Amino acid sequence: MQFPDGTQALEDVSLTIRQNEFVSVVGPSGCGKSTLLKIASGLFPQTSGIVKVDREQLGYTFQDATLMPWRKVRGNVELLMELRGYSKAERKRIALEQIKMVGLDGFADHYPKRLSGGMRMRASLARSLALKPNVFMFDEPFGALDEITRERLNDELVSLFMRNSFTGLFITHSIPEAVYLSSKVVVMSRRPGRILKEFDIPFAYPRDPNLRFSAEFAALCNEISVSLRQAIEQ
Ligand SMILES: Nc1ncnc2c1ncn2[C@@H]1O[C@H](COP(=O)(O)OP(=O)(O)OP(=O)(O)O)[C@@H](O)[C@H]1O
Repeated sequence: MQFPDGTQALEDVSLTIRQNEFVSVVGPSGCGKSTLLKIASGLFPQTSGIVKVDREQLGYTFQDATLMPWRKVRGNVELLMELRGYSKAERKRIALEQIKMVGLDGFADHYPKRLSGGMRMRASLARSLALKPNVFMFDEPFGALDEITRERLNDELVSLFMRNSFTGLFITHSIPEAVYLSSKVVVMSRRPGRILKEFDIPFAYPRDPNLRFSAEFAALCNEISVSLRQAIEQ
């Protein structure tokens, strides 16, 4: 991927994600992770190479929750369904179902400004989940949250992944988050981003929250951290 100003963002990236895999990408700041996600989701086209993604039912969450402040939670969750022409009754039914699923029961009639950052992100997840995505892309959705809220949302995302069975592509700066969520973690090089290394994550789903305190988890995080440090220093 080369931007019009000549910035070479990605080079020789080769990545295969199978159905129902959950793949996280970590890499130095500015290495091209968001660019990779935007190309994969079709937000903009690559300048060379081939990208094949089943985008028929694509979910996407951004770094911030991107809710409309003048719409209540339910109105926000209904937004994408509205754009797709779902009937009013169907929108309402699905929105209330998803609001419950992400743990926002009782907040359907609240405006975003009355929600915490974690709750806003849950509403944003509910909005994407309403379309039943079979491919779901996440651009560092929990980066701005405190550690405890982030871990809780990671637990919830794993259970959403179990219940909804989508294919996930997740960008993060947090190695523990990547390992906890994923079946595979990919380390990218500095810009122009290349895939330096892929790590298969051997832990079974659903993930036990205590996994985070196990020696195996720590050892794997450490291995990925060494690889990331090499990527930064290269
Ligand atoms: N529209 C654009 N035009 C020119 N350069 C761009 C454009 N968008 C991104 N870039 C550059 O491409 C590179 C990759 O950006 P990208 O946002 O994909 O990195 P990232 O790995 O997601 O960064 P971070 O971890 O800091 O979020 C950066 O050097 C960025 O400045």
